[in-house]
Amino acid sequence: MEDSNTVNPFDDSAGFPYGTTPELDSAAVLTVDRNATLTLGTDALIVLDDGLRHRRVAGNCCGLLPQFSKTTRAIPFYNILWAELDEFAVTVRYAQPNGKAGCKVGYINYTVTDKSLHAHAKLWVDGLMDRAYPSNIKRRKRIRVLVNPFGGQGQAWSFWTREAEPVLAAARCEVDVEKTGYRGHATDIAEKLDPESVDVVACASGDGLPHEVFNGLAKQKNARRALRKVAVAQIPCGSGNGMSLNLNGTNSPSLAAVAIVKGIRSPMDLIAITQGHKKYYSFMSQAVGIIAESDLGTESLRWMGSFRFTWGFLVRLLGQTIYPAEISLVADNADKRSIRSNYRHAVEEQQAMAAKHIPPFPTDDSSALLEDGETDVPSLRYGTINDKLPPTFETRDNPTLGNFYVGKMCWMSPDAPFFPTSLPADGKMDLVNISGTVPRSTAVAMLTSVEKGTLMNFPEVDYRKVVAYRISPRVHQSSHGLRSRVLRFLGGAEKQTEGLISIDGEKVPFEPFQAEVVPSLATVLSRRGAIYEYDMPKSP
Ligand SMILES: Nc1ncnc2c1ncn2[C@@H]1O[C@H](COP(=O)(O)OP(=O)(O)OP(=O)(O)O)[C@@H](O)[C@H]1O
Repeated sequence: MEDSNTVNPFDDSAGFPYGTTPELDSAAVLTVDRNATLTLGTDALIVLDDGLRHRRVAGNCCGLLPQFSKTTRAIPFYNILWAELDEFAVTVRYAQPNGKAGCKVGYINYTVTDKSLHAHAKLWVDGLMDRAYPSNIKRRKRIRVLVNPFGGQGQAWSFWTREAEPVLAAARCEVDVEKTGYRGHATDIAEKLDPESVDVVACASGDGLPHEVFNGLAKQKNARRALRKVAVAQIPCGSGNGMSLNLNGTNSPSLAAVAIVKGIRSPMDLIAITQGHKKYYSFMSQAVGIIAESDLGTESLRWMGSFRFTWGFLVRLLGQTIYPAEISLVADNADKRSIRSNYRHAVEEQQAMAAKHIPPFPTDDSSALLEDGETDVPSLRYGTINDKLPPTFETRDNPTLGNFYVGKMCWMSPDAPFFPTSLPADGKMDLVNISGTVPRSTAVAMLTSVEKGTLMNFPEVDYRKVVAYRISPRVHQSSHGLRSRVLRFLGGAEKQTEGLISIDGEKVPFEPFQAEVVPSLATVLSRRGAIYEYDMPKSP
């Protein structure tokens, strides 16, 4: 037997004690050379091999180390990328944890010595592949990879080649790679893409490229079909990797590649934005106030690295900075308790479906597409920013607004599950609205609560589900005073001449805009079905 690595992180601590053999279904067991056995367990491939023990013991220091090294290892089915039988050789390639950084491709290779077992071995390998790829997961996905060569301070290409590509290759995905050559290139590529020719567009980038790809697909002649057929995914290689945190559950390019290989096609709502005469889609967030300012308005603090956001945020928070705006909403639910309980219910439902391998929507069968026969994106239910505000909107002036933040995903950065009740396809956005005048001590407590997902529990936090809103921000009248100037200097915004609005992390004009949810318009890949990678605290 060969193994790619002598250190085995898959030692099964709960495995069979040395010298014992449990009762097993004989169809699940394959006996291979050197008396080793490969067994299809409940959740993992179990390798029982005396050779594993001997190899370890050989390195034993003068017999001082214990002699009972394990002879078993368990490789979770999720980690198995491919298995094959070539004549009598069985090879299994799998994602092998590689420290904190992610994973690398490992393999085991055994020979079936008893020639009469060939037919059994074939069935066994098929059985392993069925467990590695249950019916809700497509094998050998056809993936168009777009790499932003400037993403992640220029490291995206090397992340892709070193970490992600080997995983996709081991899983036998059909991969077609292209570097983006200019801003907007990913939109152009997605607009021209033949939806029949690929299953996934994977962006080795930050959140900028997925934003462009959704919008490119939405420009196709048969946009709804393109958005339904082609799943958009992210291999996290940028400075903001929200999409991967939410859907792949990781910031690591190699682990994200595994999540894409094993990803379940799932629907996701998009947010239609109209501003001026422009219309486009947002998939993650929109911010006016402290978040947008700390993210986009701290350019002169770039020397601080990623700490600039925290610093910029604290300066504005402690300075009780306000960002006045008029906000009109079509609210769906403003009761936090019921929002939480609806969320828990939806999660249970999705988990039950995933356990039975029921896909959130039919795999990729075009006959199941778009029952209503519509081809273009749905028309806006609430009109555009240039239309008269429909009477369904409730309007409130917010002269002391501190933070207006709307999310269509849960995690906004690795430690910030800002929108804990966000669901990919509930047809709603999660909205956080906080006054800039809350006492400083409360504001600091709020800041520390974000990490725990409990920000919404504060009575001062207006947290609701909405289906549409319009926001008209104004320049704060006292923003020219000395205090304001000092705060702007400390916060890294001394050269800033106007307010900032961030949509999916990118700056857009400081002008009124309107947003509405377009339910299940897009398709993504997720690990758990139509829920994000977040476990809500049990209470409250
Ligand atoms: N070759 C290119 N030259 C210039 N800009 C590009 C190129 N390729 C992509 N871009 C643009 O870079 C922007 C940021 O992309 P992305 O989110 O992938 O990276 P990032 O590292 O997270 O960067 P940022 O911090 O600027 O968001 C996108 O708007 C995209 O259009």
